[in-house]
Amino acid sequence: MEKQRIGVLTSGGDAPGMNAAIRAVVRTASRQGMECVGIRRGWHGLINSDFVRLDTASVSHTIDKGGTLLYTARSEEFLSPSGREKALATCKLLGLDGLVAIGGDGTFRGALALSRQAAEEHSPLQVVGIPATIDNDIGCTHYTIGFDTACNTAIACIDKLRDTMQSHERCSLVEVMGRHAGYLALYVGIAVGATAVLIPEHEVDFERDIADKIRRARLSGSTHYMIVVAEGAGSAMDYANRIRQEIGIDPRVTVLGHIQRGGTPSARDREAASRMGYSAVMAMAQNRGNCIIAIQNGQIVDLDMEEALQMTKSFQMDRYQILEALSIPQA
Ligand SMILES: Nc1ncnc2c1ncn2[C@@H]1O[C@H](COP(=O)(O)OP(=O)(O)OP(=O)(O)O)[C@@H](O)[C@H]1O
Ligand SMILES: O=P(O)(O)OC[C@H]1O[C@](O)(CO)[C@@H](O)[C@@H]1O
Ligand SMILES: [Mg+2]
Repeated sequence: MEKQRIGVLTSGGDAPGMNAAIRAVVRTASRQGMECVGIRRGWHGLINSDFVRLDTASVSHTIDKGGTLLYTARSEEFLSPSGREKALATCKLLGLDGLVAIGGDGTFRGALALSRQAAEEHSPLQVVGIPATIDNDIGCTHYTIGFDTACNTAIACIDKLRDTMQSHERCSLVEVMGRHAGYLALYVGIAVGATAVLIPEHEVDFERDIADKIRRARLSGSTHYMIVVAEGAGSAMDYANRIRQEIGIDPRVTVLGHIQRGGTPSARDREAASRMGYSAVMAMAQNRGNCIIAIQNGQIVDLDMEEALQMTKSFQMDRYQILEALSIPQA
C-alpha cells in the first residue's frame, strides 16, 4: 500500500498553542509512517497550492512559540463550491489522503463542506478538526487551545492596571476579546476579582449590572472598581460615558485587543495541543476521519464532525453567580 500523506493547516483567528498542535501532528504522522504537508494560510492556501513539506526536524523549537508557523487566514472564496473545487484540486495534486484543520467552528464547517464535496466526486478526503480559539466557544469541547494563555495575558495586564487604578481611586473598564462569547471575560473577571463582568450571553442592564455594583462596592469601602467588558457585550467607551454621566466618577478605558492572541503558550495549552494533535493523527490512522477532537471532562474524545458541529455549550451562569458572590458585598 502507498504511504499515506496528510495535510495540516491553521485557519481563522490564531491562538497560542497552534504550533504545539502542528508539531504533534507532524511527529505523530511520522511515527505512523505518514508524510506530512503543511498548507500555509488556511483554506486560502489550499486553494492556491501554498504548501511546505514538514518533517520531524522542521517543527523543532516550535512548541514554545505563539502564533502559527503555517500562517492563518480567512477565505471568502472557500465559502463557494468553486473555491472548494480549487482546494480539492490541490489535494489531488499533492496526493493528500487526509487533512487536519486547526481552528474554530468556521474552519470545521469549511472542512466538512470540503469532505462532502470530495465524497460527491468519489475522491474521499478524511478531515479531522482540532479546536483552537481563545474564545473557547466551540460547542462540542470543554476546552479550546489558546484559551488559558489568553486568560493569563489578560490577567497580567489587568493586575498592572489595578495598581494605578488603586492609587488614583478610579474606575477602570477593560475590554477583552469575545465578539460572540463571554468565556474569556468571565474567567478573567473571576480571576481578577472584578466589580462587574459584562458578557454577550447576558443582556446588560446598566442599573443592575453596573451602577448598583459600583455603588455597593463603594458602600463597602472600595474606592476603585474594575469592570471587565467582553467586546461583544457593547462598547466599553459607551459604558464609561454613562458611568461618568449617571454616577459622577471619571472612568478610564483600556482595550486589550490582539495582545490576547499572542505570547508564549501556557503549560495547559502546550499539553492540550500536544494531546489533541496526537489524537487527530491516530484517529486518521485508524480510519476514524471526519471527526473533531474534543476534550470532555478532561478526556480526549473524537466526535463525528457533523454531529459535533450541531452541539451547543450551555453558558456557565454558575460562574457568573460565583463572581458576584465573591466580589459584590450583599446590600
Ligand atoms: N459554512 C462554511 N462553509 C465553508 N467554509 C467555511 C464556512 N464557515 C467558515 N468557513 C471557512 O473557514 C474560515 C475560517 O472561519 P472563521 O473566520 O469563522 O474562523 P474560525 O475558524 O471560526 O476561528 P475564530 O472564530 O476563532 O477566528 C472562513 O474564512 C471560511 O473560509
Ligand atoms: O481581528 P480579527 O482577526 O478578525 O479577530 C477578532 C476576533 O477573533 C477572536 O479573537 C477569536 O479569535 C474574537 O474574539 C474576535 O472578535
Ligand atoms: Mg469562530
